Formats: sequence, C-alpha cells, structure tokens
Amino acid sequence: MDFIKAHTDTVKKAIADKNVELDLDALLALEEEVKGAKQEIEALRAERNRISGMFKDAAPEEKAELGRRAKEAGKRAGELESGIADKQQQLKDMMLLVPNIPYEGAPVGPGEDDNIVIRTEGEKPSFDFTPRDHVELMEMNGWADLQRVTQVSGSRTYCLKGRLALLEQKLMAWALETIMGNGFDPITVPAIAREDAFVRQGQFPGHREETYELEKDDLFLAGTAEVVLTGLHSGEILEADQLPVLYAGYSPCFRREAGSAGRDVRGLLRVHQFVKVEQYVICEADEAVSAEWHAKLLAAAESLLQAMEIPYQVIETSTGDMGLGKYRMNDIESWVPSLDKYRETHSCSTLHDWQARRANLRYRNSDGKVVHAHTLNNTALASPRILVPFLENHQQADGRVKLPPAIAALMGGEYL
Ligand SMILES: Nc1ncnc2c1ncn2[C@@H]1O[C@H](COS(=O)(=O)NC(=O)[C@@H](N)CO)[C@@H](O)[C@H]1O
Repeated sequence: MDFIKAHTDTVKKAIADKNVELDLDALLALEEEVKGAKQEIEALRAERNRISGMFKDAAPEEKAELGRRAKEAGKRAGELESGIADKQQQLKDMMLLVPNIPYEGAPVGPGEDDNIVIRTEGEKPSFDFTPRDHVELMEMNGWADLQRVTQVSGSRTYCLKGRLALLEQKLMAWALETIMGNGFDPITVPAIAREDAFVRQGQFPGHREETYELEKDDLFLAGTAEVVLTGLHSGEILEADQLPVLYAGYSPCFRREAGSAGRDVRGLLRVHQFVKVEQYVICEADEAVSAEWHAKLLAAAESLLQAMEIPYQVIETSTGDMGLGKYRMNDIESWVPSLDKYRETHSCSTLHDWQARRANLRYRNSDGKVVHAHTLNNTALASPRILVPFLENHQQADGRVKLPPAIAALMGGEYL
C-alpha cells in the first residue's frame, strides 16, 4: 500500500498498460475509509478500557453511569467493526488485482501481437521432400494414440507409445539432471493444491476459469509446478544464507484451456494434462540479482533447445501479454515447420516481490530487517508440446526421426 501511495501514477500506468480492470482511486479511497474506521474502533476500545479502569475506585452512584458509557463505547465499536468487515474484504480483493510494474523495455501494448522478437537462434531445416506434421509422423511410426483415448478421456488428451513414450520420460529426466547441474534442487511436487496456493502464485482470482476444481475436496489441480513451489515457504522467515532457494520442480500439469476453444485442437500442442520441469528461484530483494537469475534461467532453457537442435526465437513480451504479476517475461518460441510458425514452448518470468508479498515469502536481510524476497520462474522443458517441433524439425523423407547427438545419447541410437 505504501508503494501504491508513493507511486500512484506509475501504478496507474501499469494498470492501463496491462489492461487491468481496477479503479486505483476507488481502492485508495476505500483504504482511507477502512483505516479511519479502524482508528475510531481503537479509540472506542481505549475509551471503554479507560472507563472500566475507573470503575473499581468510583463512588457507588457513579458506577451505573460508568457502566452505561463503557457498554455504549463497546457497542459502537462492535457496530463499526461489522460495518467495515465487507469493506475490508472488498479492499483485500482489490489489492489482489494490483499489477506489478512492467519492465521499462517491455513493448507497451494490449496483447501478444505487440510482443517483439529479440533474438533468433538455429537454422530452420530445408526439406527436399514434403514435410509431415507431428500427427502424421506419430501415426506412421506408431508413436501415439490420439483417437481411442478421446473415447475414454475426451478431447485434448493423448497417449504416447513406443519409443516416443520413452523419449518423453528421458527428456524429462535429462532436463531435471541438466538444471540440477546448475545447482538447482530437484523436487517433484503435486499438482493438487489448496485455493490460497493459487492466490499466492497469482493464478487466482484472474485465471480461475482455466483451473480444474476438485470441489468435493476443496482442492484444485495446478497448471504448473510454480503454484506449489510458490507456496512451499509461505509464512517462513528465511535466513539470508538460505537464499537463493533454487528448485528444479517436476510435476504433472493440468489446464482446462477454457479460453482456447478451437485453437490447436490437432495433436499435442495444447492438451489438458502434460508434464514439465520448472526452474523456480526465491532470491534476495535486489533488482540486479533478479536480472542475473532471469538471464541464467533463460540461458538454461536455451541450452536444452540447442542440444535438441530446435530452431527458436526469444520474445520480449508486451505489457498486455505478460500478465498481472510479471515485471518481465521472455517467452521462447520454437520453430514448427508444419505451421510455418514459431510457437511458444518456454516462458521465463521475473516478478520481483509481487508474488512474495501475496505468498508472504520473507527473509532476514544483511541489516537484520525482515523483507519480502524476489521470485522468478521459467520452463526448463514441457512435454508433449516440445515433441512437436522436435519431431517435425528432425524428420527424414521416410518418416524416421534422426536424433541430434545429445538426444541420440539418451536414446541409444541415431534414430527415434
Ligand atoms: N495446454 C498445454 N498443453 C501443452 N503444453 C502446455 C500447455 N500450456 C502450457 N504448456 C507448456 O508449458 C509451458 C509453460 O507454461 S506457461 O504458462 O507459459 N508458464 C508457466 O507455467 C511458468 N510457470 C513457466 O513454466 C509453455 O511454454 C508450454 O510449453
């Protein structure tokens, strides 16, 4: 709240640039009102205690009057308190909509069309045959079932089979091991989480629609390990020497894709359940340190794409596309020959203390002060989406898929 008051114009610009439905003046007025009422309640409480203190030494004929005044003060305080209860809730809900201030280098614009490419890596393959898309490649090699399973599990589901099923497992272990090699602690986390985990991470309230709910159990299924990883240390006060907390989080991910009707309905690009190795950082509240971690996370994800020899481009995400809590987001988009387009396969985000404030992630800094930390997250590798550019870029005329050396080493053979 202090930041908002001290930087009202900056916050208003962030609200506009991120298309957030929030009236900051109304929020500030509500905060004043709640604060005023709280001060009045405190004063009435103090008054009642003062009067009660006078009670024991009072003359008998004064006791009745004192009792009445004490009761009156207490009653008034109670009325005020119930009067502001819903205003306090309203203020809390509005605070959850306050956006983070976006990176000054982020393109200002309402959505993904305003994203800009900042770097392109890798040679797009030139085929001397008509390339197949990933569905054809999987069907001709017996690497998936996309039909039967929809009878059993509905749309946007898949079965990987044969060596492709093995490749997914190997890629996940390889990604986990690579990120571990960068000093990150491997941790497998559940997709199951309570509602406040989603509020703390930032998925709620805005993206509730995209989240599977287990209403009988008051639980939800997370679309990314980031949800549980953000909540793990909630409420603790970490010591400076415990930072940075570095997690290589592996988890199944579940997404309703409520807003994506009709998009990417063919194949593996956009499914309800997938797996991901997530890079997650809790670091000291220093923008330069966060920027360093952002660069390291991005480089780690790029190193995996380079080993897989998938051509890609790095995106500077626009203010409108990066989402409420981000200070900065760089997506990586991988080349998909059959679409003749780059498609997002990774997302790298710096949130400064926006998530830490919601999740109450704090540490004792070198001055001994307890402050909110910074958090970052990035996709190391997510499957099956990554299989789409992988299969398509490495396909041969006869439908076999030639493995780049790093992956051939994993799979013990030159071809998938
Ligand atoms: N419905 C989906 N189907 C398949 N893969 C998906 C789906 N949604 C997201 N992904 C994969 O998961 C990656 C990360 O998703 S994200 O929402 O962009 N970002 C996050 O979840 C962050 N926690 C960083 O990983 C995407 O880049 C994509 O590779």
